Amino acid sequence: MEPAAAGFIGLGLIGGSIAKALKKFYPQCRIYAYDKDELSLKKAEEEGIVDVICREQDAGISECSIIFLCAPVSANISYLRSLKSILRPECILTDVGSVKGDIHKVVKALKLEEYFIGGHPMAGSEKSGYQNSSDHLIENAYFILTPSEGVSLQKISDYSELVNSLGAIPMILTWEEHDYITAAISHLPHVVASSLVNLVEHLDSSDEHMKMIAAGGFKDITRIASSSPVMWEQICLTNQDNISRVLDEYIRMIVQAKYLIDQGDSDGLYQMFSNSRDYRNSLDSSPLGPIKKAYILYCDIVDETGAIATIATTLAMNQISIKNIGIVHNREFEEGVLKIEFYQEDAMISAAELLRKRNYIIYER
Ligand SMILES: NC(=O)c1ccc[n+]([C@@H]2O[C@H](COP(=O)([O-])OP(=O)(O)OC[C@H]3O[C@@H](n4cnc5c(N)ncnc54)[C@H](O)[C@@H]3O)[C@@H](O)[C@H]2O)c1
Ligand SMILES: O=C(O)C(=O)C[C@]1(C(=O)O)C=C[C@@H](O)C=C1
Repeated sequence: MEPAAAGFIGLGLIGGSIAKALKKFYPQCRIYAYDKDELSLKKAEEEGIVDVICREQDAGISECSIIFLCAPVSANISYLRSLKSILRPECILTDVGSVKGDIHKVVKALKLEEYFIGGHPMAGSEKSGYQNSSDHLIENAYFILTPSEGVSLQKISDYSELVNSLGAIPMILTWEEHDYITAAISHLPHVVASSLVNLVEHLDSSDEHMKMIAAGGFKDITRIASSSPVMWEQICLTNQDNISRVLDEYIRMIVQAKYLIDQGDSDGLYQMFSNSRDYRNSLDSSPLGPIKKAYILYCDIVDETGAIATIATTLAMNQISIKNIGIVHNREFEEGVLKIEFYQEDAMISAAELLRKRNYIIYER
């Protein structure tokens, strides 16, 4: 599917990232967008990402062969009724919401099933807004599709192909499977991170020593506690039953961990940490289908003119070829870091050694 025109309602972190990826891979694709934040739309137009700025409920969006709803979950649902009267038969209507049940139910009630395929890129950030979007946010990420019962196979395969061509990995699930799985691997972790941060604030003394010395462990497990409260409030309220169900299981495990600690059960504690270490370590080596392995290093650099050039020259002088280099401000890193991609593993290992010798801080992921 080569979309001639794509529409966006909501052009924040995810909408902006998909629009940028579309423009990168299909420069001729005309992008129509509406967002209640006019400044973001203006910026996107100036950057050449948006071709047509739409008004709210603009019938012009019916020109598009695919329309992405990328506002918060309940706002996406509120647009379905007005879109119904303007959709062309060949249009694919999709969303990127983190919860799928509610929107599928309204799609069914409004008889929009022939158009609708739910979508959810499993990539994101604790940052929000168009200004934090990037053309590679969804690269190599699973992109879940939850087709409606009444949508044609042709539309499902066109949308899968499009997702694939943007560098993401399409995976088809029912919305019920989606909402249960994401409750465990995305929604519960956000609830845990948020309550952990609130706990430490509550336990800390007035001199705030806990806050002051909190190091890698606390920061790693709580990065996502900085995410948008509006978005997470909506996710919790629209996937209530599933989150509550996995939260029950989690509470049971926490109580079990407390019991092991109270009992001084060294075997039990060892088993708990050893099991989690093995499972966590297996995440990165799980098969990633058609994606080629990427050889990437991340390097902390001082943000000043010439810093990137110094590294590139150092590597070139040691016959190490770089495939790609650039600053990233996404997911894992609080501040921007330099991402360097190599063609081969050997080159990545030699580069890491060389840069560490020169006192650069290197992260391998
Ligand atoms: N942030 C993530 O990590 C992530 C990942 C995958 C999916 N999602 C889902 O993507 C959707 C958007 O999240 P985001 O992270 O891009 O949020 P965001 O805040 O960066 O972007 C949302 C955009 O929608 C606009 N908006 C809000 N209400 C609107 C309305 N009524 N009409 C039109 N525009 C409106 C906002 O101005 C903003 O530009 C959510 O449904 C979220 O569940 C988020
Ligand atoms: O990386 C992050 O900051 C995210 O929280 C991304 C994340 C997640 O992994 O839970 C958040 C919500 C989504 O719907 C999909 C992805």
